[in-house]
Amino acid sequence: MDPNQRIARISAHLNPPNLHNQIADGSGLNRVACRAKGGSPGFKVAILGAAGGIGQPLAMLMKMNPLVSVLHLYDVANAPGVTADISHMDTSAVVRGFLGQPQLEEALTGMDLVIIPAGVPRKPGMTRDDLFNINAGIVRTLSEAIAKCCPKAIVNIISNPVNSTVPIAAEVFKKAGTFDPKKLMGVTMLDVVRANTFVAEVMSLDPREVEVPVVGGHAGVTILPLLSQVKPPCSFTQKEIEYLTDRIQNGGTEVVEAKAGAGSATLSMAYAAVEFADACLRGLRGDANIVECAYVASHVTELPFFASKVRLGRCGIDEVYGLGPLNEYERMGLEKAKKELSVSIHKGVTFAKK
Ligand SMILES: NC(=O)C1=CN([C@@H]2O[C@H](COP(=O)(O)OP(=O)(O)OC[C@H]3O[C@@H](n4cnc5c(N)ncnc54)[C@H](O)[C@@H]3O)[C@@H](O)[C@H]2O)C=CC1
Ligand SMILES: O=C([O-])CC(=O)C(=O)O
Repeated sequence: MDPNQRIARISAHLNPPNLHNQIADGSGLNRVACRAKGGSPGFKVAILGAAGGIGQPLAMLMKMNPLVSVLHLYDVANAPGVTADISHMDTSAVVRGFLGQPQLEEALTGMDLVIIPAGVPRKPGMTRDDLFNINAGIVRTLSEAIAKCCPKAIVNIISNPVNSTVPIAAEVFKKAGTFDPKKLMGVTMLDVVRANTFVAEVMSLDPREVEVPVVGGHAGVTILPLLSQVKPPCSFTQKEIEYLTDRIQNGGTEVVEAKAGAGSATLSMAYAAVEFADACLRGLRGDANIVECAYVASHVTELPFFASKVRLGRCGIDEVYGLGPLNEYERMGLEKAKKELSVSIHKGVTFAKK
């Protein structure tokens, strides 16, 4: 390459004309076009809130996922830096950054999966519901853009309060005529990840071999671990059940307090979000028997949304599983969970209908 071309190329790299990592090389091609022409198989994934505490490690882990061919990183701040940084990883996904509302539609167009960790996190003393006033509006705006630009995408909602933000997104999609209950999922995977870890600690097991179904929702008593259904089968004392239930329900608060004002779980959340997103992508690819817990539109109880095991497939959720046999302790927990969930769902729906 002649030196002038090389200098132009380096300078384009350091001062990209836009955020899309497209570097002019004088040939009329750019890196993105070259990759696209290569026809790399895989799915297109957007992360909304990609520059945040969850968004950054989530973006890094999704860039490492071989099922992802294109990764769009959208945020209202710092998207260029995160995009430049992650785009240097030598994995196959092509990364593009999008900054602020004017670029939101471009970020979403053509996506197969949209993951939303946008919004404010808790500080000590707050409940997840205290985030409603800010995050409800953020999720509504982002959902409106999804309905317009990628109405068939699977949507994974992480932003809290999940118990209300998922009903908000559903209501926005209904208004737009695009609601498909198979495609909208609140991410409750961190509750499962924590439950597996804490049960493994108590029982001296390898956490990778433990499976705890966690149903209900994603806040306090709505988080209902079904310890009677743990795999491998475990027999717990009542004291262990109470300790584990309390620790799983308050795992988020444990992290919020430990971070002492610097936010809530980000790294374990990114890990959990990637596990869940990967399951969605494997389902889309047609893999069989992909079962995870998620907060979804549901007929499992009288509530319109509920977290339970779901089977993921080519169209999103292929099947929502019932709760299975519950013991007396779990039945009491279920009643408490439903009472609180019903209020949170109603709050979300009312907000979105306004
Ligand atoms: N579902 C779950 O299990 C969990 C949920 N969360 C929730 O995830 C959310 C994000 O948490 P963190 O990443 O720690 O917060 P953070 O404050 O570190 O990051 C949030 C990001 O969202 C961006 N953002 C704000 N408004 C936006 C908009 N309108 N469009 C796009 N991006 C926007 C911010 O610029 C920031 O980069 C919080 O609501 C938190 O409560 C956190 C942990 C677990
Ligand atoms: O506790 C929070 O605010 C964040 C969260 O949802 C979790 O860590 O489970």
